[in-house]
Amino acid sequence: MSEDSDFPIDNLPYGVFSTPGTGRRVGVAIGRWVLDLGAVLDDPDFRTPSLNAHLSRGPERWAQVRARLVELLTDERRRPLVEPYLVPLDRVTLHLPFEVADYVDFYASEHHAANLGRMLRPGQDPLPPNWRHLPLGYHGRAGTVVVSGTPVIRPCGQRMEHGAPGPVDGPSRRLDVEVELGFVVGVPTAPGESVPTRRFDRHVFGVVLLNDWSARDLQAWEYVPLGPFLGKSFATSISPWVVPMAALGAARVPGPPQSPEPIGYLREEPHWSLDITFELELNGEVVSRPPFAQMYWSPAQLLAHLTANGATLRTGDLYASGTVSGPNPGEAGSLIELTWGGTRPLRLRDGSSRAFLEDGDVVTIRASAPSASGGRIGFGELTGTVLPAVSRPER
Ligand SMILES: O=C(O)/C=C/C(=O)CC(=O)CC(=O)O
Ligand SMILES: [Ca+2]
Ligand SMILES: [Mg+2]
Repeated sequence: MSEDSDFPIDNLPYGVFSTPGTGRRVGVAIGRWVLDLGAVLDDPDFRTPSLNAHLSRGPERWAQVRARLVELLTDERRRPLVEPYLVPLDRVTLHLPFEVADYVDFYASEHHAANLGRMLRPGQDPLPPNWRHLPLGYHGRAGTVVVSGTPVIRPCGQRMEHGAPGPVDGPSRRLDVEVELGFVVGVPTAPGESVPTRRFDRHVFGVVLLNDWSARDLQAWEYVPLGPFLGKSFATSISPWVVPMAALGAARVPGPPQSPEPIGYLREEPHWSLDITFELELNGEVVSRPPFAQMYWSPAQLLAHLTANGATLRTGDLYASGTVSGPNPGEAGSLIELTWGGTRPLRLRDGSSRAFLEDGDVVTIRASAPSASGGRIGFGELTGTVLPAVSRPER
């Protein structure tokens, strides 16, 4: 039922869906269908319009439900029980899969950090002196995390043009994307508690594709010394399907060497990463293939750092890896890198060229990873169309 799909039986990603005239509920994707968990399982956690109830239950329950779903979907004798609750994917509307509590964005790719350093801080070391000692990050805006398909309105704000006497206000002229992986936290922590790297699996339920839309002109003018603010807070898009960590066992690979050895709470044995390859598409054309495996800081190190000061985790917390950029040409996860600050525009097949995004542009991110049975699983699609700026009323 699931050949040639992003969603074979090894995947079983969770989402929230509705059909015309029915309320939102939780489902899992299998092949070209969504299994309506609210109907097929006798469990109120799935008759809710978000995944949060299930997220909060923890790894034993997550594993039980997954095992039950595999049984329901593979045992021929269960067919009559399951078939009435398989809804064709092309007939459902997919919604934001969980209520986003807090949203944090890291900066874990050495190649991305060094590229941005070279462009934004010429004459200095590409990496700041703290970069190899702790995973840098910033708190983003949870309330503007939107699901795939939601259009993104070009942001307005201040920019400072080179040599100009002062800043101007208006629509961003350097609207960009950032290809990232987002981690979805299930189990909360108590005040003062921190999560050691080895306890990552007790807290993180799964992953989503994430696009951290970024207005580079607003960002360049506002970000010193407090970091990203309005240049990124207008929208962050995530995919509708949360791929469970349980589906990514075969994707675990050794992480890249780290030097110097990280400080105590950031050590992990083994240092691991995920063999996920992304595709960034602009108006239907693949312009980059960023590889996740070489991210310097691992998913578990990011979580250990996020909680190292004793700040609590909440169910629905979302933390992102930071832009995924590999070392080779064609592996960068942002246009600012792919076009080197807009100086080398991309030539598209339709004859047009792009330094940054234009109104009407459609950005799509996909990804795949090895699966338990030797095939591949996908993450579905994360897409968004750029709409023109909304003009600001005069004061
Ligand atoms: O190098 C900088 O000043 C800023 C880089 C970013 O755009 C920050 C960010 O969102 C982190 C990331 O995605 O890796
Ligand atoms: Ca980012
Ligand atoms: Mg953003």
